[in-house]
Amino acid sequence: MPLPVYNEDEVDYSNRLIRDEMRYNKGALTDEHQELLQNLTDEQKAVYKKIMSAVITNSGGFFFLYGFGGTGKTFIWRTLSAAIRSKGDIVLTVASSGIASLLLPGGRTSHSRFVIPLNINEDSTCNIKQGTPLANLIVKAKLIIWDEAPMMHKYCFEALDKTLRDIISYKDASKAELPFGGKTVVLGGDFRQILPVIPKGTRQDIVNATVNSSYLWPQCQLLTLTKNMRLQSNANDTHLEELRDFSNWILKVGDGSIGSSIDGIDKVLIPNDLLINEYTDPIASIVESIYPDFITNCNDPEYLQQRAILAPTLDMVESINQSDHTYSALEHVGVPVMLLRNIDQSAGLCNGTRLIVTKLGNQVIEAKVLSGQMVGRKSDK
Ligand SMILES: Nc1ncnc2c1ncn2[C@@H]1O[C@H](COP(=O)(O)OP(=O)(O)OP(=O)(O)O)[C@@H](O)[C@H]1O
Repeated sequence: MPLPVYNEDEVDYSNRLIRDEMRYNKGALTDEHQELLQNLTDEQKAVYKKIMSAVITNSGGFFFLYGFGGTGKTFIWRTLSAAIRSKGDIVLTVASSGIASLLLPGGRTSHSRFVIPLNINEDSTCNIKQGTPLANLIVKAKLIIWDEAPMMHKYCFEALDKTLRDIISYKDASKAELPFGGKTVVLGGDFRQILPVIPKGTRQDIVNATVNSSYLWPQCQLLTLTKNMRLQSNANDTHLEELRDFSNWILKVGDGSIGSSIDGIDKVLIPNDLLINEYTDPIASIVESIYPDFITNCNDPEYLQQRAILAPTLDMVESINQSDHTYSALEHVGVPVMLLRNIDQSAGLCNGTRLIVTKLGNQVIEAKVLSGQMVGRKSDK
């Protein structure tokens, strides 16, 4: 069969990776872009314009979009992606974790998209060779968006930097000296949230592993968002005042501006309304207070979506799971579980996805995705 002839002469349609990235519905994205753009706040618009101008002029640039949870980072990623894809150009959207990548349009994990080695060190590069389909896709991309960047080791960004310089300078040697080979790269996230995990690492080791300790950081332009849009979009919530107080308090904890530090140990006073003051068995009372009437409600997806118990270590999770209360519930189908492996990202099955067990077989567990779950935290609800 003769190959179809396309007008856009530059596009390499024999490259499946490029073809997949060009398969977006441009008309629908143009409409979406218009709507998102209209809704951007002034500070969001300033960020959008700055990044788009680097993309449009092809001048490249390394940016970090810094904003606490709910300031609209994901909203900006959506606007940027729609702007670029509606013109038939390519934007690669990645996130450090599978669950965060589900929130990005066309999102993938950074490790899978850029073939970042699992055991990474100072000299690592991504496993991408010059001239391969993946290299050509990356060369062609107008923008790389990398969300939840603070939780990744700086070596991951450095590996991508070295690789981009390599594959881009293959065609244009002058780019070898520029960060990320002159590509426009935007990282996003909040340093108050999760930082890289360094087993048995000290505070210094962790700080030293973050992207702002990288050789790349001095070249990074910091963009900031400061307004909590999640509170705005929940304006009719009857608990708005409570939400606002909680949001302010948690920000202060993150900024280290409340509490006291004695011998390097920080102590923060937890407000009384967040505490469970009366209990005999602490774990049972946390379970009872978060999951009241669990047995009656355990088949109600909304009830399960709206609550979770977070624990700082796996040992703690183990002891909560061992508690009589949850254990007796395990005999019932309907128990909520969380996947710990990236199984099939396109189906939303990745590390962190929550599901409800619907059937327990001898070899097979059947379960239904609790859609809107951790993701629900970010949805408009
Ligand atoms: N300009 C806007 N107009 C209307 N709604 C907005 C706007 N910006 C953000 N939102 C809404 O506010 C909520 C929070 O925004 P978003 O999820 O983009 O924040 P985020 O910074 O990515 O948060 P997180 O760090 O928790 O991922 C979402 O429901 C989003 O749709």
